[in-house]
Amino acid sequence: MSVTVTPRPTRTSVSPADCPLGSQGSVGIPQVPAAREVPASVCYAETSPGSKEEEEGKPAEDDGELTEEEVANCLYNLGHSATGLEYLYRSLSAPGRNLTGISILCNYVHLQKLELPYNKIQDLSCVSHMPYLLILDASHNELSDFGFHPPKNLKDVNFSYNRMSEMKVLSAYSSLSKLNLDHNLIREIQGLEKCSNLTQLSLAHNRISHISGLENLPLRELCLILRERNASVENLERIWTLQMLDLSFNKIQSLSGLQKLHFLGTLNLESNMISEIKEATHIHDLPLLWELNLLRNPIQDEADYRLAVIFLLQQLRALDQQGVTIEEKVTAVNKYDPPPEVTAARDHMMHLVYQLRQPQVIFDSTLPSVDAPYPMLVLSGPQACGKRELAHTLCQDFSDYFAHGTCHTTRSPYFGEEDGSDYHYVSEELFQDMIHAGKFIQTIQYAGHWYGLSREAIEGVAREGLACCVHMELEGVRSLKNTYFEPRYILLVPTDREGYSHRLQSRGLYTQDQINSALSRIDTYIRVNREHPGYFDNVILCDDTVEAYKTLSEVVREYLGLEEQGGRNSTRAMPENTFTGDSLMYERSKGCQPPISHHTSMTGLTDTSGLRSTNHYSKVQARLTPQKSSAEMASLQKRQQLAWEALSGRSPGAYTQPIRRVSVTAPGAIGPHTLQDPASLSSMIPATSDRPPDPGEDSSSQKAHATSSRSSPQGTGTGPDVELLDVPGLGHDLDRLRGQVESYAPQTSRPTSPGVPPEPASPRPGSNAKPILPPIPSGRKSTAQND
Ligand SMILES: Nc1ncnc2c1ncn2[C@@H]1O[C@H](COP(=O)(O)OP(=O)(O)OP(=O)(O)O)[C@@H](O)[C@H]1O
Repeated sequence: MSVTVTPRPTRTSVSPADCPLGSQGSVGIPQVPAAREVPASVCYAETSPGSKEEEEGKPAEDDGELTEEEVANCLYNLGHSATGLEYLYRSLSAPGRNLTGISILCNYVHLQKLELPYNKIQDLSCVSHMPYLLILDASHNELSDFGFHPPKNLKDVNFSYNRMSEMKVLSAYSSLSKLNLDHNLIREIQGLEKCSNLTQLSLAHNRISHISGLENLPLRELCLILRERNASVENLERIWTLQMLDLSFNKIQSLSGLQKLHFLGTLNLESNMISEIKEATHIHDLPLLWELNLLRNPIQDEADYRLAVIFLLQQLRALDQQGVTIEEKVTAVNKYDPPPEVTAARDHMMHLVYQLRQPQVIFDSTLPSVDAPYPMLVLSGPQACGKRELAHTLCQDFSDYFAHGTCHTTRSPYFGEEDGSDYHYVSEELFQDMIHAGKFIQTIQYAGHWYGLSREAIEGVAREGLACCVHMELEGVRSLKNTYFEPRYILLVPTDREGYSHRLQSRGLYTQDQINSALSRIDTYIRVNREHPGYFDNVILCDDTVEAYKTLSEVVREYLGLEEQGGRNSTRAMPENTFTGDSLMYERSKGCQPPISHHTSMTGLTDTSGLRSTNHYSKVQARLTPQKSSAEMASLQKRQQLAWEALSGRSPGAYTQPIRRVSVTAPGAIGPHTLQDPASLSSMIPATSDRPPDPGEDSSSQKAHATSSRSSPQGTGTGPDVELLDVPGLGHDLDRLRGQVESYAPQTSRPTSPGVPPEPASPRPGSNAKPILPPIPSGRKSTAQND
């Protein structure tokens, strides 16, 4: 808070000297005429005097003594006296006149404002005669002490740029609210104890080495420059009323001591020695801090300094004299404490991009129908809640439907764990290589280790014609929800915290911190489930693993449409037409909601809206999907046309291949669930007699050709994964295709002719009873390998 001398504005109004009342009537003594004698048109009040000498730069009298004539020129602000009885000039301004003596002012007892900067005054005793004085500016003089008996109402004193070496006891200055003592020779802060109204104090550029004597003052603004090299701000903590603190040009290294200044709004720390970002944590909890200046501190050289400080001090509106934007705040948060959704989106983006490095092939998990996503089951819940055991048991008991999708991890195997079954245990280096090679669908870092679900883990299961069952933490679920997969998510959550904690402890694998963290995550899971209805398709309490499994298998049977068949391990054929869905997703698309287990509706865990099996999230997404544009419609038509041509043998277009996948699909494996409306597919296949192959077309031209330009991006994770590739040796086989359509037609709701027996069931055991099975033929395995 150093003193700046602002040039006096050019005066356009009439000076008191020019006043029709003459200088005699303008002095601050009682000869002033009554107010009624002043013509209303003369407006002197609030005008600055700006004497002629000052305007013309005329030097003051040689002896430096203020004369009456000069006083007359320096008076301004005509108005009522403080008593209200007289009409007079209330202010005097005589800056830069080389004045040394101002004793004449003893007569001007009614002055309320006295400005005498830039003179050579050493004695201000005349001020003792001005009982109404409110504002005194005696900066840039030669004062060595206050030297006057303070007027009772004196509020604002500026003694900057003088020669004061000590502060006298200012207990008599009871009204003082603003005191500027910058640029003096003061060594110690003292004498202010009784200034109970002092709100603004400036003591910059003195010889003060430490902060003291400011306790209990109602200071709102404080400017301090200390002499001490290792200046600390510790003693400021008791001045809790501070709103503006200027500590610029010190050697401050730490901000410790400012954390209790809860009213602080502006903090100027320019040109100090603050070098570490972590210092900002000391002022992190100051809710009103909106302006901070750290210019010319070593901290500016820190990487991402600005974002880091903005992150730590999100209440800031200006940093280093530059406004803080919303974008900066969001960027800072996303950088240093990204919300889980952002982390998941980043994970998904990363794998999506890296997947482009993988051969673009038709995945084994790609189903012929865009509406039938590959069926997956994801068990989620806090660590060691039993989901891994449940997943394995489920895959064993429902081995005709599910297989375990084994994740990769960089942690080493626990006793009894099996590589390839529990996890694929890999080194950190290999894991990173796999990420960069685009092998993963999602990854997370948990408890210092990496975990990842690889594309191959899913494809390996899909290749067997089974649905994939995996277990993962919430972060993995978030990431997976960004992909085109549409699994059923089952939340397994313990409610008996003691039991859960005991289970964790008895494993003997985790530190207390890890156990506490796992315990705290129970609430996270419950909160997510409560706040995002439909996020999980089912919730199962897993305090008792046996009970949990019972419920889980019931839920799964309901998914599979096996609930009417009783036995847990049933692989018996489904009654025809009782479940027309071809996958979990189909059931979902019908809006079916498996009954909510009694577990899920238990106390306070969640409301039932959060437990619906229908994937609310997917529905909302679908609703938000905009209508198809004309370009998209045209593209669709074009694709249909291509498909038609390919089917009719006219062209061996890239669309041959996806269709051909159907042609090589084992009929039984496709089942009624493969295509929701076989009739529609049938209608796509021309009768051979209707549309014979073009005579000029040889068989080689019917080979499917994959071109990258025709590859669907969906296969890389953005949508239904239809990928195009070249499969040598596979030609059109419309007859086979038609045969398949016909073979599974009786299993669907398509009306059949009375008396016509249904086609024999697939030779694959149990295949006609698996509406959930993905329509991936067992023979597909070798095809994919060839690919
Ligand atoms: N790909 C993945 N994505 C997200 N989470 C995963 C993934 N793979 C494993 N996890 C989860 O990471 C957590 C730690 O797994 P880990 O196997 O090390 O612990 P655990 O004590 O054996 O837990 P659990 O018995 O629940 O599997 C588990 O909750 C596990 O389900």
